[in-house]
Amino acid sequence: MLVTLEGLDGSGKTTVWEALQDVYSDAVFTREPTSDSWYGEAVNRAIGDDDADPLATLFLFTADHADHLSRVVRPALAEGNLVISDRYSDSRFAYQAASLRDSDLARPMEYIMGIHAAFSRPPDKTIYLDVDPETAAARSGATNKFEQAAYLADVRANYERLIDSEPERFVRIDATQPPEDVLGAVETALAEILDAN
Ligand SMILES: Nc1ncnc2c1ncn2[C@@H]1O[C@H](COP(=O)(O)OP(=O)(O)OP(=O)(O)O)[C@@H](O)[C@H]1O
Ligand SMILES: Cc1cn([C@H]2C[C@H](O)[C@@H](COP(=O)(O)O)O2)c(=O)[nH]c1=O
Repeated sequence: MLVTLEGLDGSGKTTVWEALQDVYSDAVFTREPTSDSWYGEAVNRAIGDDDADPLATLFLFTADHADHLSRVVRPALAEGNLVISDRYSDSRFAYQAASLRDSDLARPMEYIMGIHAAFSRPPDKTIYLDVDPETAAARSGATNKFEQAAYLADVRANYERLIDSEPERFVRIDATQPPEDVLGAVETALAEILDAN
């Protein structure tokens, strides 16, 4: 089973993802962008480059996803493991659709989803850590172009579209709560998800 953690920068995904590793010690914990491949390194260069072309950036993230799928996610699922990924395809649908909002693409999110449909493996469940853009930007330190409140407001609107279109896949958690309460809510949600499968 593939469970993903999604949300704005600073929503607390990585804090939760690290804490879950103590509870689900048999699961495979992974993340996007990947941190152990040259594809991930290329993505991180694009994140740090204010002038990086948004369409080229989409394809770098998507290349990293393809490598992540073939090297980590599909083999782990084939062996029957629970896979928990800190960010996954919804990050592309939310972030790159916001970056490409004013591009020549008529419907950026649909375009990005179409690229993924040809080869990706959708998550079974997605835990969405919901936080307002101002809190997200403040927590993340607003150190790069993605961590700005105005941009994150567009990203959040895109996440809302995704949740509206697939409400059964998403579990929304109020991520403005203290960290221990967020973790407790995620653990409860994950236990229910696993019980139902
Ligand atoms: N519930 C919370 N309340 C207050 N601060 C929090 C909470 N969760 C995490 N933080 C703090 O916010 C910062 C960002 O947390 P974290 O790295 O887990 O977020 P993230 O969603 O993984 O961000 P990014 O996507 O940018 O990597 C850290 O300093 C962390 O300690
Ligand atoms: C996977 C993915 C990520 N991003 C953005 C979101 C963050 O601002 C950075 C890095 O992610 P991290 O969780 O802070 O390490 O990249 C994106 O725009 N598109 C994606 O597909």
